[in-house]
Amino acid sequence: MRLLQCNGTSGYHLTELFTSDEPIPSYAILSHTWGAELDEVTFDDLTNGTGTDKPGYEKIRFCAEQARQDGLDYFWIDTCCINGANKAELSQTINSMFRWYRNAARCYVYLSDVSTAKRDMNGDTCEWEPTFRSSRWFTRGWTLQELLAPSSVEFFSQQHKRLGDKCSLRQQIHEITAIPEAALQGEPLSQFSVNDRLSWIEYRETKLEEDKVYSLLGIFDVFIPPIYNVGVGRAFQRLLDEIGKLEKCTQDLHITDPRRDKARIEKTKGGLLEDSYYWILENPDFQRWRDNSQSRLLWIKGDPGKGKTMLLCGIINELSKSIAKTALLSYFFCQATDSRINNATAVLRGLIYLLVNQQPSLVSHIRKKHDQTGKALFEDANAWVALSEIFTDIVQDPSLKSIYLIIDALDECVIDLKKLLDFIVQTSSTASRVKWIISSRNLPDVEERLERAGDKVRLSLELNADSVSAAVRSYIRHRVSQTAQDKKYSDQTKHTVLDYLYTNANNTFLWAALVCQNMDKMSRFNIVTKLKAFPPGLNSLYKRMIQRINDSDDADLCRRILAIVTIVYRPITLQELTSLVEELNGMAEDLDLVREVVNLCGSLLTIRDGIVYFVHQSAKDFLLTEAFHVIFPSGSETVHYTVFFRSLLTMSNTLQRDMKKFLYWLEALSLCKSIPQGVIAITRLETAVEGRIDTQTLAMLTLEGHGVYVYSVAFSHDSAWLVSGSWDRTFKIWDTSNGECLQTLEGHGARVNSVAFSHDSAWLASGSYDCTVKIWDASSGECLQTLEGYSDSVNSVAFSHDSARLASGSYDRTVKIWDASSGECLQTLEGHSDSVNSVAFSHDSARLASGCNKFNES
Ligand SMILES: Nc1ncnc2c1ncn2[C@@H]1O[C@H](COP(=O)(O)OP(=O)(O)OP(=O)(O)O)[C@@H](O)[C@H]1O
Repeated sequence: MRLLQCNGTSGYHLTELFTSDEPIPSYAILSHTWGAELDEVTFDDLTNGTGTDKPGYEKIRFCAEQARQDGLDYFWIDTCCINGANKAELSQTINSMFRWYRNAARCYVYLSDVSTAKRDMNGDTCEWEPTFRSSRWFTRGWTLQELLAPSSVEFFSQQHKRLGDKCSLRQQIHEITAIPEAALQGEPLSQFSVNDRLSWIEYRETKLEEDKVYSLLGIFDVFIPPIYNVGVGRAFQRLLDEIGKLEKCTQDLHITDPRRDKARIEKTKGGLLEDSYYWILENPDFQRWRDNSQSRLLWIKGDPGKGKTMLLCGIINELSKSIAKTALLSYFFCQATDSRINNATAVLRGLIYLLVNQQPSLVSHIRKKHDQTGKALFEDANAWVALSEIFTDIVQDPSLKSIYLIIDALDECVIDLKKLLDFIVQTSSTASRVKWIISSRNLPDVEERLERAGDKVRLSLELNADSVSAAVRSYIRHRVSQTAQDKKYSDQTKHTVLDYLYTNANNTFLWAALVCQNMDKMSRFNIVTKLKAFPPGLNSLYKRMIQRINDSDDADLCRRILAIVTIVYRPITLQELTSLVEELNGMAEDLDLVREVVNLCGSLLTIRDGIVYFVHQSAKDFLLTEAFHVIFPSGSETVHYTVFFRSLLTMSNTLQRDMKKFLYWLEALSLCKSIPQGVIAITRLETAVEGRIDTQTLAMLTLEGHGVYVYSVAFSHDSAWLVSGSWDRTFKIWDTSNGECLQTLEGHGARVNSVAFSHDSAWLASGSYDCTVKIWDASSGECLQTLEGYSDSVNSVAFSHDSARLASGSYDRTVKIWDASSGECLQTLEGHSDSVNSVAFSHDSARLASGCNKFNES
């Protein structure tokens, strides 16, 4: 970027180009519509000292003067700050302009066709608004990003009179442009759908037709080098391709949306109360972290139920309001009981996901790796290494100013917590633009690891007892007022209840929350006496709950349910519970009854959407420690055995016998998290054999021999043969009656992606990653033809039903139709915007269908 710098009081000169790592001083930026080419002051004019008599010079003078008034020494104007003769600079500028407008301290819109000096016949000044509404500025392509990118946009008339800013004129601008007010207010543009954003440019014009597309690059936060003279259609296609790749990458990255987790957590915890977290904003430790650039890691620690999670929700809300527009904020909530979000890789995926969501251009750091490996990048054994590298690249991205990262409940990150802690410690000391807040219980493990972090701030909730106590009181006040109103407590009762809760909460939100929750279920009669049965202290409260269960008529059943819910790997559904608890067996059809039974366990458990959860992680911890002998009188092994035994029983009651291989397969599928694909495969198999073979006699054959991935299989039309194409560059023909391998055909230079028999089973076709298609004699295995012409991998081959033609689809986005006898390429079909993954002829061979890698395109 090159700026104009004011000299003294009147002149200005062009600075040198700023390199990407040089800090750019605060600057103003001009937005305007171009006049006739010869009227505008150019880069050459400025370097040669000419152009001062051009009409366009007025705009420079205006911008310089306005910047000076706003205390800015630098400004930027597109007519003269870009050296258009330098093609590389021009391309770089087109891809950077959105950012330059966004980072400008002020953006002045100079409306040369809006006058504030006009007078009507009586000599009164005319209203400027009608001309404002019809100004040319709202019809041009490039001014769209100039309106959307900067946070401060001010509008000026021809006479340099200030008309208002984007905020005060928002309603009018919305009516003129149909752009939603939220977008004008600075809501990240990535939150608007692709179609919505495309519609904003629809009625705008640019001088070069392709610029209608290139002026959108910043709005979609994608980078493509501008190419001209290709037509607007081709340019649009390039943009859409790029957006498609970006979307695929973010979809693969997604494991959870931390914004949704936050909303869910707040809702299930009864809603966030501002009064109960505001204290943190005044806290000196928090302020030191916020205001001191050296202090980059804040660790909030406290015992269970002290309100850490809700405090972090509050901090996120406050930071999102107060941090600079250019800063990014990302966060993650660990939850031990949810296997999606209880491990270190999930934390990095979630953090990166939110960062990319705010600034899609950061996807480039992921795409370097993702383009080669796809979704496996985030899931295979090397996922942690890949994600930590990507994360490190992102935080070093020169376009980023500051990044705030928040992770709640590190103690609930049950897989690879140490790796994660070491990573946080390392990034907090090396990445100076990143500020972390993490929270955990008072755990020695975490303490020991974090000890190594340089300038960290430790904020202990126990050491801030006064603030936490006031916050808990305000929470109690709120809850009791609500209950008192609903249950019509007298003032006297309300005060006694408040008093009891204030005195016994011991600065623990959770205790107050649990007691209030019980209070809500009690009648007003004798409430004070009932309340006093709840002892102070969280563990005493849990003890009392267990005591009540022990004293009840259903003690055995409740203890069994609690034991099972405590040891299972993930929260189970009511339905699953009916299989695991003998007494509930047969109740699967009456889940309301099961719900009633679970409710007998008091406030320790809670049911949401048919799933049984602990009311809080600390309740589970309590059962596993202090109440262990109550709910596991014969040890936890017996309960594990019961779960195992009852699961087997359920399987043997519902599944067919003699299905060993099938069970292995299911197990493998479940380990790969691919059960849905299995279900689809089974349904297909069922349809295939229906009516043809007696299912009882269906024999299962396992054909082994390739040793590595098999990419494609196909039966001959009489089902006597099966062909399989593999990564090992070969394909094999098998006898389907006994599973014997009849032939191994070699000849391709890379993996065989697709195989197909001709209808009469005389020929075999194969499409390979080596960009060729081959036709073989199916009986002798001789290669009859090698069809060339593709520039990329061949993904799919199919014969027409009369075997006269062969179709093939390729990664190079084309489909080719060949004469199967001569090997001549009859047609090359174009039109897909991404790899063609599949081709098929209709039964009468009159039509051909092709499926594409692009979502929904076929
Ligand atoms: N600011 C708040 N607004 C509303 N409710 C709150 C607030 N702070 C705490 N609570 C209540 O207190 C309960 C416990 O708080 P929270 O879950 O945040 O504690 P925690 O310290 O994160 O516990 P743990 O470490 O055991 O996970 C919440 O379920 C909620 O009911």
